[in-house]
Amino acid sequence: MIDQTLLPNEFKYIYCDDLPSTWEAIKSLRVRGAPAIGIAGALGAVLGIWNSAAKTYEAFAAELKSARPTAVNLFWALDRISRTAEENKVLLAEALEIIAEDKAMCRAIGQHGMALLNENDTILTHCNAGGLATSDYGTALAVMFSAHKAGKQIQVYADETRPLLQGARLTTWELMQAGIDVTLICDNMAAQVMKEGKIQCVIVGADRIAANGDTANKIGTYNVAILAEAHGIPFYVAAPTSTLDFALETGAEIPIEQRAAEEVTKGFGKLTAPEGVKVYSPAFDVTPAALVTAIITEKGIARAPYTENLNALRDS
Ligand SMILES: CSC[C@H]1O[C@H](OP(=O)(O)O)[C@H](O)[C@@H]1O
Repeated sequence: MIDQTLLPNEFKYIYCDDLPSTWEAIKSLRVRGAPAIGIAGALGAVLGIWNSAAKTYEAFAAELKSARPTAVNLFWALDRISRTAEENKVLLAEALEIIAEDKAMCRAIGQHGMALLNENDTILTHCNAGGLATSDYGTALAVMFSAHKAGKQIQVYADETRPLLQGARLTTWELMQAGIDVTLICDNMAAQVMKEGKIQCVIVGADRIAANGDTANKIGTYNVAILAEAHGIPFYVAAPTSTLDFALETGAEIPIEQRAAEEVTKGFGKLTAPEGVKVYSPAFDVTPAALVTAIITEKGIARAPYTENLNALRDS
């Protein structure tokens, strides 16, 4: 897998040949993004079984599930491999099927979502929901890639997305590779660019979407959603139906990962706050469904009321 902690300065593959190295890669965001985490988890479980008959599959799954709590994809992917093991089917084939399904879902999201974009639209996005966060092609960025490939003139403003700078490091890199006009801004500039009329819509990814449409995504997404509403700008979430968690009625139940203080006080090795300062660092926030204009999935676009429309989409 690509070690995303090194981008954009270095493009390097790392080879996780056992469960512990896969766990570490997920925990340290060498691989990150809900779909990509699910894929890594599934492959990690397969590696665990290949390398050690000593443990039960459940032990492997439990260990990998402990890496990060928010992205629902990690959990359903591991449960899916678990069912495959119980049915004595080929585990690697199932993991590869998950990848193939994700590739198709990303492209379908792109096709559905591009219809929401007009010529010369400028899109603001937060964090990275690109090919790096999925099997390839992305979710929020899939909409931009598809529109660009279809010849639509679009521009993108990318929030840097503190503290780990997925926007600055990854989203700008992916969009520039694709030849898409992208402008990097600090997270605290989003209100100003909206006020200046530069933004026609917001498109973000998701890590877990509750049955009512409440959406967990990278910290700062909720800020952007409030700003979008205040400026009358549509706020779109792009996610595969595999990110929907119908077991949760609302977003209040979504577990929010807390991350280490050093990611805030010593980001990328430079101390920018006094040693020992108290830090609160939730890695995600939950945007209420009321602030979500539409949810773009591989099966189509859902609008409020989300509970019934997301259910209908899932079952379609
Ligand atoms: C296509 S899911 C991408 C999603 O994952 C990111 O979180 P992280 O970088 O911590 O894995 C962020 O919430 C993105 O929107």
